[in-house]
Parts: sequence; structure tokens; C-alpha cells
Amino acid sequence: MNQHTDTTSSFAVRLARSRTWLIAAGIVFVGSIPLLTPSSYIQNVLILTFLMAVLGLGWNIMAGYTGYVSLGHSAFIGVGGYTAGILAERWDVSPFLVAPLGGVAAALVALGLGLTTSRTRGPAFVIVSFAMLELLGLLTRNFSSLTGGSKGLAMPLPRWDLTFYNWPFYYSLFALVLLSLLMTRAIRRSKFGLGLVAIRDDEDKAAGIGVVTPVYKSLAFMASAVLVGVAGAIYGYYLSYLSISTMFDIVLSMQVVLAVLIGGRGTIWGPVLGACIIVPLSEATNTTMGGSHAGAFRLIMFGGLLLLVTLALPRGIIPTVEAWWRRRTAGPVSPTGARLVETTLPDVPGSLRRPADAAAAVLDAEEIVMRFGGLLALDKATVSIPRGSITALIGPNGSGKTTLFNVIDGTYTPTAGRVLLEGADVSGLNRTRRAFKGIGRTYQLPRLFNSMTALENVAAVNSSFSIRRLAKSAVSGAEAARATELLEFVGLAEYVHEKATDMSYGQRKLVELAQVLMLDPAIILLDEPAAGINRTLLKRLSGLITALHGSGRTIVIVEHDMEFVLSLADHVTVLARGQVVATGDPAHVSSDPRVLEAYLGDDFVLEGANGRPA
Ligand SMILES: Nc1ncnc2c1ncn2[C@@H]1O[C@H](COP(=O)(O)OP(=O)(O)OP(=O)(O)O)[C@@H](O)[C@H]1O
Repeated sequence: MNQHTDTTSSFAVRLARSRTWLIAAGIVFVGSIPLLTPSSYIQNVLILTFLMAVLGLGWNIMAGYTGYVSLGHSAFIGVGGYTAGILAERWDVSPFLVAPLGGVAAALVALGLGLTTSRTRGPAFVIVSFAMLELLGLLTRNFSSLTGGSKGLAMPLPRWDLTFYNWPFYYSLFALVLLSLLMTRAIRRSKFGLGLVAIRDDEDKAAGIGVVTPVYKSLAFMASAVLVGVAGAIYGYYLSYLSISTMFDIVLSMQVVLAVLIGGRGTIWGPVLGACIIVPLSEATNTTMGGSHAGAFRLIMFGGLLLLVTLALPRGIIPTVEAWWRRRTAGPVSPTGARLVETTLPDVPGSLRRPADAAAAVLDAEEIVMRFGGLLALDKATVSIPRGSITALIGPNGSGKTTLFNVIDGTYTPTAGRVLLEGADVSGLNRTRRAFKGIGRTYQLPRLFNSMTALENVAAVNSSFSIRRLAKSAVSGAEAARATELLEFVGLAEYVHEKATDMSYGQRKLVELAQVLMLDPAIILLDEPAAGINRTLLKRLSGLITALHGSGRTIVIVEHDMEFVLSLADHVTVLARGQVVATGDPAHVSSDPRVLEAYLGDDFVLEGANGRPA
């Protein structure tokens, strides 16, 4: 280690140590501002900044962590505000007392949004979230007997000394910012948070490694709304009068997106930083521009800012600074660029050994029919996978191999037929439940969670579900140890803490294999594992598959590299035009005239299947 690295790392240690003190000092400072200055202007700007920060932190849980971008998040301000306003009027109590119910109402609306949009993703979700804002505004207008309609709803008058009018709003919203920060931090560090990041990176893949996506999403949506609802109740009271245009404000929804994008989406402090930039800027245009031009000027300024952020800081301030800091403090060489070399791999971990019982089939796909409109991808395909076997599933392009994998793992619901795992019908189970039962698979193009490290990718796998488990630490010590052991087993010991996005195609394939093994699968489906990899990796992959087979694992390989797959397989099934045309041992199948005609060609010669001359 050189002197420069020594200095920077000791600085990092000092910085980490003083972080808690910095935060504590910041809290004391912001908390004492109303005592230090009687300026209600400063207090008002800070109150709006707190509101934006709470809104941003909520939005960040939905869009930053879960990947569902909402353009209607300010609707939860409106729901919270109107709930508290109506209840305070009915029960003749302070809106502060009923503010938590505003949060509950917002969480319930968010749950409704989650349930109604369970299959809506990407731009469609953005539009639905915007429609929610409009719809709730419209409902508020129409239920005028409750909400006052377009006339608005007056909040009760404050019962405290007006010299300190702002104080209760200031401190309660400040407390909500702190609470939102704590909640975001707790989520980020929990298994729940790791699952949300998996959903953001690749929702279908997350479902396939045991993340119960509907539950995670519903909880995330509720978490993103609950404190915003409470803040809405307090904000409504602060304004003293609720109107549809201020409580269901589309401009606020846009500003919060901009604030979080500037600060850093998917970070804990990004929304707070963004709020501290956007709100004072907005207020400054109000005071300096004044008059009728302020609104137009603000729009131009925010539009320009959005353009600037997208072009210059696409990840936001905090992630950009963090990346710069990592580059400064990183060691001179990252292993991800290194070539994979031939190496002696560790033995199969004891936890991966399974007793082999060659008599029984692990998996049966019976009479599977899969239609895509007029296209018949699988035509009564029946496949039986013997326990402890390496089965090669081969056939021409478009013969239905990947479709069969998709039917087996629950990605597709077949038009007809059923899938049995260990003799039990799993046809009615979704993809996640099938993962819990032990169906693990890799993809033709490896699918990893790009924002996670190799270790997190492997540790993100869940083989069961319980609500209590969600609150546990994202990666427990035992999980980290097992994930490390599996990464060592596939030869990636040095890459444990590397980001998936920084890894090469071949390395990603190995991480994905380790990920599947984390599931302790009853059957391992490998989709074209040899495609696009060099000879060294091919050799390593052969070694791993042979070792796993030797420890009793059942493996199915879809592959076009006949030399590779037939040298490993002890059982072969051939698909052509969605039908099984042959099944049996490699020597038998590779000399079958139907297989030669449909796929291998007349000149095909099988050499050394399973090390034996054919
Ligand atoms: N989601 C889908 N929608 C429509 N058609 C599909 C879908 N998935 C697969 N198909 C079609 O089903 C047929 C079988 O495709 P599949 O990917 O299973 O073949 P394959 O044997 O895996 O091919 P390859 O060896 O090229 O990967 C193809 O004609 C394909 O276009």
C-alpha cells in the first residue's frame, strides 16, 4: 500500500467516525433555526423543504428502490390532508391528532394502486400514477358534501400563540423527515430492501429466485405513501385551507421527481439534498421574479435543470460523488478485467450433495401444449428427467426448448399439459413458488441484478417466504458465508464484492450458476450455458457440471454445442417443431434417423459421449 492510499483510507475512517456527529450536529442546527431566527420566511421555506423531502423520500422507495416511477405521488399529500381535514372537522379535534390516520388512508390508497397495477410496468405505470392523481382530485371535487368540493375545506384555527405559528408545523415536519430517513435506511438494510432492488433491476428474474414480488411491491407502495400522508395532513393544517389545486398538485409531483433525480435516486440522502436545492430555488424565483412571470420562469428553470441533470449528472449528485470517491480510494487493480484462467476449483460444498436415487424421475412435463396465437411452440411434448442425471435438451432453433424451460419454471402457463416435480403436480404454482420447491434456472443471456455485487446477487435468493423474514438484515452472516462458498466453488473467490454490472459475460454466467445453487435446487435448468464463452470457461463449466452431477444433482442443459453437451449428458431428449422426436442415451439418440434428419445432419458423428467412444 502506498502513502497516498494510506492517507485516503485513514481519512475515510475518520470521516466514517465523524459521520454520526455530523448528522447529530445537523439535526441540532436545523432544530434550533426557529430559536435562532424569528424570520417566518426562512421557517416557511424550511417547512416546504421538509414537505418536499418527505415526499421525495417516499417517492424514492417506490421509484428509486422498487423501480416504479410515479408522476402522481403528491396525491398522497392530498389524501392525507383531506382525511385529516374531514376527521378533524367531524370529531372537532386538532388535525395533528388525526394526522396518522391521513397516513393510514394514503397507505390504503397506495395498496389499491399496487393491487390494480400488479401487471403494469414501465411507462404504463407512469401514466396510471398520473391518472390516480387526476382521479383522486376529481373524486374530491365531486364528493363536495365531505370535502367542500371546489370551494375547498377550511381547517380548524390554531389554538396556540400566533407568534409561534410555524413552530408545530416546522418541528412535526422535521420529525417526519427524520422518520422517513430512518425508515428508508431500515428498508435499504433489510431483506425487504434487497428484494426491492432485485425487483427494480429485473422483476421477472426476482420472481424466479424466490422474491414474492406482489407482496414486496404492495408493502413498498404503502411504505412510500404512509409518511407522505401524515405530512399531507400537517401541510393542510399549515395552509389552514384545503383546495384541490394545492393538495393534488401535479407541479409538486413533478418537482419531487426532479428533486430526487438531482440528489440521487435510490440513495438515502438524495431526496433530502434534492429538496434542499429545489425548494429554495423555487422560492427564490418567487421572490426575485415576482409578478405573473414567476410561474413561467420557474417552469423554464426546472425544465432546464432537468435537462442539465439528465445530461451531466444522470445518476444524481450523491451517486456521482460516491463513484468519484470510490475511484479515488479503490485499489490500483479491480479483478473484473482479469482473464479467467484455468484453476483448480474447490470440491463441491457439502451442502450441495444430494443422495442419488436413479430410479425416480425428478421432473415430468406431460403432454405440454404451448400456443402463442397461431403458433404452436410445444405440441404435446412429454419429457421425463431422471433423478441425478445430466439431461441434454437439444433441437433446432425455434423447436421449443426455451419455451419448455419457461413452462417448467412457471414463466409460461401452458395451453395444456402439466408439470410434476418429485411426483407432485406444480402446474398451479407460480414461478416463485416453483423456485421455493427447487426449480432453479439460468438464462441464455445471464440475468443478474446489476446494481448488486456478486455476493448480494447470490444472497438475494430466497428459498422460503415469511413476513417476519423481510425485516431481517439484507445479508446475514450465514448467508454471506454460503454465498461466498458458492462463488468460490464456481471460481469467483476474488469477485465476491464486485458489482455485477462490472463483470464480464462469462463471469456473469458463473455468478448466475452460483445464484441457482443458493436455491438448493431439486433440478437445475441451464439454458445454453456454453453460448459465447471461451474454451477456458467452457472447461471450467464442464468441470462444475460434472462435479455437481457427481454430488447427486439433477441437471438439464439446453445447448447447441453438441461436443460440449453430449460429452456431459447421460440422457438426451430431442425436440423438433415442438414435439419430442427422440429420447434416450446419447449414442442411441445421435444415431436415430429422425434426429439426424431433423437436427444433427447425416454426417454427424458422436465422439466420446461420457468419455466413451460411441
Ligand atoms: N413469448 C412468446 N411469444 C410468441 N412466440 C414465442 C414466445 N416465446 C417463444 N415463442 C416462439 O416459440 C417458438 C419456440 O421458441 P423457443 O425460444 O422455445 O425455441 P428454442 O428451441 O429455444 O430456440 P433457440 O435454440 O433458437 O433458442 C419460436 O417460434 C418462438 O418465436
